[in-house]
Amino acid sequence: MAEVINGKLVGEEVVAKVKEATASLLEDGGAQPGLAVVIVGEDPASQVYVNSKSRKAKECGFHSEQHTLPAETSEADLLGLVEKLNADPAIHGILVQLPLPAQIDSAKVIQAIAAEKDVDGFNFTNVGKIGVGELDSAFVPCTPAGCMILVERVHGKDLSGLTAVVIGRSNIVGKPMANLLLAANCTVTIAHSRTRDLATLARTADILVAAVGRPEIVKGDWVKPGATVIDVGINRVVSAEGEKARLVGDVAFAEASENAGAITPVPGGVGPMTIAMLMANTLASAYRASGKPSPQF
Ligand SMILES: Nc1nc2c(c(=O)[nH]1)N[C@@H](CN(C=O)c1ccc(C(=O)N[C@@H](CCC(=O)O)C(=O)O)cc1)CN2
Repeated sequence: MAEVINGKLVGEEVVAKVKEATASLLEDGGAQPGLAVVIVGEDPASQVYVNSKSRKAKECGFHSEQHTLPAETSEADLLGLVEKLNADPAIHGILVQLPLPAQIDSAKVIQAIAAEKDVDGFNFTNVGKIGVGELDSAFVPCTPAGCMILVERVHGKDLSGLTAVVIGRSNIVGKPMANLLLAANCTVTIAHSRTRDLATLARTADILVAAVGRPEIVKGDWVKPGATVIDVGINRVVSAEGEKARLVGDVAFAEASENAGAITPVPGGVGPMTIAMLMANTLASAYRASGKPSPQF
């Protein structure tokens, strides 16, 4: 039976370190870290995540701003707000919650965020740095960064020679996750919707990352005995008419736990790490702005 990797607990440990480092920065005369979170529209899940981010930022001792714009906001108006936040010296981190409404080009908005304030790590500059292994000066996207901490809790920092399979090739999880595993000397394969015989490929993995957005697609017999399974999925499913929606991952947790050596639950696994790493990235930005090397987590 697999060890359950407690992302909630690990996330709290990261946040505790961020709080300490924030206090230390302020004591040394550094600037109070400032995080601006922008949400456009009323997507209920996005509202949950944005509220969590703002609340956690305040808990860390940051200056925290939440900008809530109506669903019909124009792309030009959103870009105007981003420009204003780019220029605001009290703001060290900017994130625009995804997804955005259809009338707005998400890629254009993401690239408008100043690279040095792009605490989501989605900007070309940060993506490029990760692509070439320049991790120290880049912002690593929060979810992959959190996944790596959870993997290291199981395997330690040296992942040399381990086989990793990442299911999903999104720009915010799959691709950066594969780059981070490669930088840690894993042998990495990225699987996607065109991959043939996904189950056979998955069974080769010592580290299996599911980031595909399809509820419980990864079955128990896809998991190599003793493998580490990282479930990034956040799927709301209703089993029966009128039943309250429940949250499941991309992995069939119970059956996968029969084979896995370690596995993250949903909820309580990767999700809380996403929030925690956003705090760590914002702190790092404030340290850089104060001319100090940012702490490692
Ligand atoms: N600009 C961004 N947009 C989005 C990101 C992102 O990193 N940057 N990631 C996802 C959503 N996400 C953060 O925004 C996120 C998802 C889930 C959780 C989380 O803590 N989930 C809990 C359960 C709570 C729930 O989902 O009801 C858990 O898994 O335990 C945090 C952040 C898309 N958009």
